[in-house]
Amino acid sequence: MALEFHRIDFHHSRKASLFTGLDLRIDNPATVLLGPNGAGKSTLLALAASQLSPHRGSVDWRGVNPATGGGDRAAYRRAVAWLPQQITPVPGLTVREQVAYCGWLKGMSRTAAWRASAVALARVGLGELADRPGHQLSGGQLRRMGIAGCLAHHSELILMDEPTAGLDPTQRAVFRSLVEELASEVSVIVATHQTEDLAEMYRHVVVLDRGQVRFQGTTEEFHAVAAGGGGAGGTGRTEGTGTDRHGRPATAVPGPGPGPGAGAGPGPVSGVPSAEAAYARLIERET
Ligand SMILES: Nc1ncnc2c1ncn2[C@@H]1O[C@H](COP(=O)(O)OP(=O)(O)OP(=O)(O)O)[C@@H](O)[C@H]1O
Repeated sequence: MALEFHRIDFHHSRKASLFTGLDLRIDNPATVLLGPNGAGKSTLLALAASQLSPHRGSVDWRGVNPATGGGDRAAYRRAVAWLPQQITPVPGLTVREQVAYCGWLKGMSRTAAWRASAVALARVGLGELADRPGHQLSGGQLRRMGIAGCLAHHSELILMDEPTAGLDPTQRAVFRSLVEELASEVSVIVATHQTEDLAEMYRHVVVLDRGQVRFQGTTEEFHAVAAGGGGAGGTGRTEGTGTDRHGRPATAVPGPGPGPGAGAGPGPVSGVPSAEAAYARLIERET
């Protein structure tokens, strides 16, 4: 990968600015995007999926900018797939037809899309349900069908918005192993509130709050925050966590004011630090 946001300004209509000069580079193939309600996760994914356009700044994937024109938008949309929170099956289509339709929409021939749909459905464990009407699928099956649609047209990056919301533990486990497998072939960025499976599923964490990146680093660094490392409420960048391969602080957290993590280095990861605790520290509000 890399997915890059350059100096993004964005606000929803009649709303105050959500992103102002947002710079973010995500170059890990398995990244989770965390943040409280309204932090801007879905909006960031919609910008990344080119469903929304920034008012200023640009987004690119591997150097392709969907706003450039001249075929770049189509190329971008073929490479970057988006799985929104709600997957609504097209009435009257079978599961396989829905998946083939995704491939066709992205420019594949009917024959190629039809063939690819069978492979993709087998990949997500829905081969046996291929002839069933889409509207008969459960919530977890619908999300897997959505992923099959992304795989059918050979996406390079899949953006998933709350893919495990409302799933029971069994379906969550199925989804978890699917994402683990997928991350070896395609890049995935998942926005979620579920932090319990974090370390097993993702290598990289980005925390957003009120349109700002509050943390970016590895899952280990994220857990170090729970174990006493800097982050929440810090007065400046957290020291001592090293830099990423682009030379930026791995936990770049320009904090809102003095807080419990101010000036602290990363604590030792002793026992099993809780992702919930790290998350709570990072989104702690100034009182
Ligand atoms: N279509 C829209 N029109 C107007 N405002 C919107 C729209 N979509 C989102 N917003 C606002 O933008 C802000 C960010 O919303 P967004 O859905 O991106 O956050 P989120 O982090 O995904 O939240 P959640 O975890 O609740 O899904 C919120 O203040 C929200 O009310």
